[in-house]
Amino acid sequence: MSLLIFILAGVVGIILLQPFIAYARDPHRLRRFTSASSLAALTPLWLMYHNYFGKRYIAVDKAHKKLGPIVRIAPNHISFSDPAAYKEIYGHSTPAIKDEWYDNLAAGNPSMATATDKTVHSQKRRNLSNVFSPKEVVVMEPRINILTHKLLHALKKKSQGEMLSSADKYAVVNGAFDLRPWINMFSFDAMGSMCWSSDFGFLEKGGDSCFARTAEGAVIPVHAMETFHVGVAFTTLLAHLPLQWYKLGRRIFKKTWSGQCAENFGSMTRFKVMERMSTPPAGRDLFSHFPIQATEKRPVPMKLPEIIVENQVMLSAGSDTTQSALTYTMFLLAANPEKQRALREILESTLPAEEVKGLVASYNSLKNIPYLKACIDESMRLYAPIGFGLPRRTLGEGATIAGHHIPGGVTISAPVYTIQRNEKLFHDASKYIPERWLPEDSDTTEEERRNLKDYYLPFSLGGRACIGRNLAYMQMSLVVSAMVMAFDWELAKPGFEIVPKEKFIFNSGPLPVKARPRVEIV
Ligand code: HEM
Repeated sequence: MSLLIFILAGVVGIILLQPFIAYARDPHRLRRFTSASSLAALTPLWLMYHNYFGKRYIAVDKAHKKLGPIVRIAPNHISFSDPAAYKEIYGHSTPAIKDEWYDNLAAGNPSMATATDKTVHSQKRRNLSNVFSPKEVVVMEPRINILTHKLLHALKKKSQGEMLSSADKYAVVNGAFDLRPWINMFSFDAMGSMCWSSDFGFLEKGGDSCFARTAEGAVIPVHAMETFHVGVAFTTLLAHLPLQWYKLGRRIFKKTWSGQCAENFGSMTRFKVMERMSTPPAGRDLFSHFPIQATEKRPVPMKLPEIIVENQVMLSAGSDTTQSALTYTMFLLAANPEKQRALREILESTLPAEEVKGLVASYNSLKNIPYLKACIDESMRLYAPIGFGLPRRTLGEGATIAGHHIPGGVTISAPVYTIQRNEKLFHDASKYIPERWLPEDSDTTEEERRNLKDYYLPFSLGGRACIGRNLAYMQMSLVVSAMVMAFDWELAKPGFEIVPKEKFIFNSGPLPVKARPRVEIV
């Protein structure tokens, strides 16, 4: 017995000592960099703790402000807040690849977004390039137009204190309601419609219940928003652990609510993909470009697990980012009535009269209105939908970042939240000033204009930059302009501050607002 206790104590001792041994050995010479805390130098728990509470962005930001532009935020992870380092880490000529964190997220079935191997990624990007071609923005616009009308209709009901159906659980209290779930339901419906010609019907019923098909073929009811947000928070948190621990964690927590949500989001996509494959629509949608049939040029068609994971990425990368950008933009416009009025006046005086009357204008007209883009870009500068330092891994000989040689096998990143709020790059960097984006603005220097070009990075840079940005701008332009022309927006409580809750995406807490219809909305 005492021998068993002795052995067990030895094993526990070795596990506990291991971080200290690794720290002392310091194979990558990372002790030369200041640590965000002593815990950060020893275990990934410092980062995971802040990730768990949705506050990683602010913890890393504070660490840089206190300790300088290079900070060790995990035993093998160095964060760089020097703006020039961003290009070195993510630009086209970067020697780094996506970190093992993405391998964990991929769980053995990589997508275009999670593939770490450069050859696998290029192959995937080539296979799916037609899905994201500029032509598709034009083809998809009518679907977004219809859904924007549905969003306006739902918001009209909420502004009048009404419920959409028995599925609508979003109460209106003293004339105020939470705008966030409505934008989120729009973004799910938008991706459903564009990807598979079948939206989820969320905006019509005012609720997010839908179906998921498990890997075993069972069809189960789920709530899309909760499934996605809880599932993503769970996987992105666990993915900080080394691969074996990650796998163990997934197994241990499989039956918990978070583990189930992580599984169910994949199952939601499986349901939609199977439905789309069994009943192809008459018209073209994004799925039409998936290489699911053998052709002369591509004799081996894409297999079902890959089809599902690529569609899952489109649903997650495409809906939650847009949702986040739209929520913060509407928050900032409601909090800054003078900017809201200026945008409305510009829209109504610039757009053709019939487009103003119709409320949902054409992207062709909207993309020529710089102030609209300025309002959206300034919101994404302050609240980038993906604001944390996306982890990359140095290879072989390593890389020189911000003048420091980083050996191969080290995780490096640069936090967009911190860079985009850098006072040295942008005047009044924490303030919402869409005017800084306009060429005629006299408060913006030539240097700041260059910085806006070089260090505005919500879509990242290089070979792994966002492939869906054109689709995103089309959606955001239609929705923001329609909401501003249709309603006067006001925060439910003056001075209310939105509370960011970062998961993978820079989500937020509730956004209680009051909306006064300005015109007849049908
Ligand atoms: C405001 C909206 C959006 C923002 C801010 C945004 C931002 C980003 C960022 C920062 C990345 C790089 C992620 C990384 O390195 O891990 C990315 C990648 C990606 N995004 Fe977006 N995105 C948006 C909308 C969309 C939409 C609408 C779609 C699809 C319809 C989409 C599809 C993708 C895909 C497939 C990738 C992976 C690209 C690759 O690795 O080659 N995104 N996005």
